[in-house]
Amino acid sequence: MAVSTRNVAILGATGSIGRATLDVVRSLGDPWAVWGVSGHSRVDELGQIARQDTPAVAALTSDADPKSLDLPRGTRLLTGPDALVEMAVAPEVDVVMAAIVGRAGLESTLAALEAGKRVALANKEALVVGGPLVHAMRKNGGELLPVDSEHSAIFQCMTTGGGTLAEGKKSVRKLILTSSGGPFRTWTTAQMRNASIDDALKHPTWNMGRKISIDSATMMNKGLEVIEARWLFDIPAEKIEVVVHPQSIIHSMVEFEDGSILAQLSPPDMRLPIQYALTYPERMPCIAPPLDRSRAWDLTLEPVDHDRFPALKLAFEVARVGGTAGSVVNAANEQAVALFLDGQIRFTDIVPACRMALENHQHESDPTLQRLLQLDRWARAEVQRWSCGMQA
Ligand SMILES: NC(=O)C1=CN([C@@H]2O[C@H](COP(=O)(O)OP(=O)(O)OC[C@H]3O[C@@H](n4cnc5c(N)ncnc54)[C@H](OP(=O)(O)O)[C@@H]3O)[C@@H](O)[C@H]2O)C=CC1
Ligand SMILES: CC(=O)[C@@H](O)[C@H](O)COP(=O)(O)O
Ligand SMILES: [Mn+2]
Repeated sequence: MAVSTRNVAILGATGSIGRATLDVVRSLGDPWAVWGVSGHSRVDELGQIARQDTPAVAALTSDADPKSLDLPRGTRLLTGPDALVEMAVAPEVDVVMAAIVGRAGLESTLAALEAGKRVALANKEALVVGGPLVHAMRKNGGELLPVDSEHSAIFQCMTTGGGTLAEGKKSVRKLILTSSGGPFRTWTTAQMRNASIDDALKHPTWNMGRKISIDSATMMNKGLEVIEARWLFDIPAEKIEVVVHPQSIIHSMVEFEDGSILAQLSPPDMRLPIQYALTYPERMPCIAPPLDRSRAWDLTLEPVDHDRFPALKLAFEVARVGGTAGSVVNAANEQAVALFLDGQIRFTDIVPACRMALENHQHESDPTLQRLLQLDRWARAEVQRWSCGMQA
């Protein structure tokens, strides 16, 4: 019997998650196929990927000259502001890998869900911003499967034994997100004040894109993940906890009403959660290596130091109030991280910039998409102005 195709559209194929997804799809082989890929600034890489995987469609989302993109015959080029949405909703696509960084991935994620696709979601910012619209997003049968390692772990713990997420959720007492603690886990605030860009990019356990690496260093990544968990699992912020686990082997845990805690363990390699989001509910052999049990491992847990890492308190506030708060804090964070990476503000200015934007905005609990996008632009401008004031 012929097996039906499993066509994957990889939005953000040139990035860290995008490349890991290509590895996974290539290794799964037939019936899995790379149907579409997108890239933004890395035009040569996009061309290389297209020549290796011969997708039906390649999207170039930046203003870069498409003439420099060397595509194979048979690959159709998409450009312009609607290219990602066009790829995400194409009838041939079975699964959309949302691997764009930042708010830029929001519209295509929403469109894919509205078109009833399975969305493998790495792009946590899309949910942090668009979380209030999440129920509407799923109404046409679209499925949201977590790729973020913590959320994949929680999803796996809650659905273990083949139950549905809704069944697993009934008896949950706490979702316990683990954090590596980032490169500054043992640094004082004074040391962090003088942290260089290279210091902040040096993640102890994961090799990731620049923006998420800085987020891990401020622990805003964990904050965004708290908000992501709140929307993804439709669970109140009060039922979410964070614990520091420097080895990044326990990817997260779920505590049930009887006090039992389930955890998901594997070496830090995104190919496992990526594959699970694609093949769920099936488990298949994966190219990510399993945990080596022939050697000794220390698996340690520590409480979060909220004084040194104020991003978490801020994120819990956002997760509690919902509405427009996620859009504002996410945009402020994206802008502040970009300013830090550009050498214009200090590492320790990032979280205060987010706090300032959150406090200067008028909260609304039931925003439209247009309002969320408007506030995204407002918060970026607000942080930009704030940073100019600091330099004056
Ligand atoms: N890396 C990881 O291990 C993990 C990442 N995530 C999340 O996954 C997402 C991707 O992260 P990561 O792969 O590390 O990031 P990268 O920076 O490595 O890749 C980002 C991708 O998005 C594209 N992109 C950037 N800006 C735009 C834009 N304005 N419009 C369209 N496309 C754009 C990039 O294209 P180009 O490179 O061509 O410019 C690239 O393909 C993030 O939301 C991150 O938080 C979650 C868990 C783990
Ligand atoms: C791989 C992944 O999911 C990242 O989000 C990772 O968790 C980052 O590490 P931190 O725990 O340091 O934020
Ligand atoms: Mn994560």
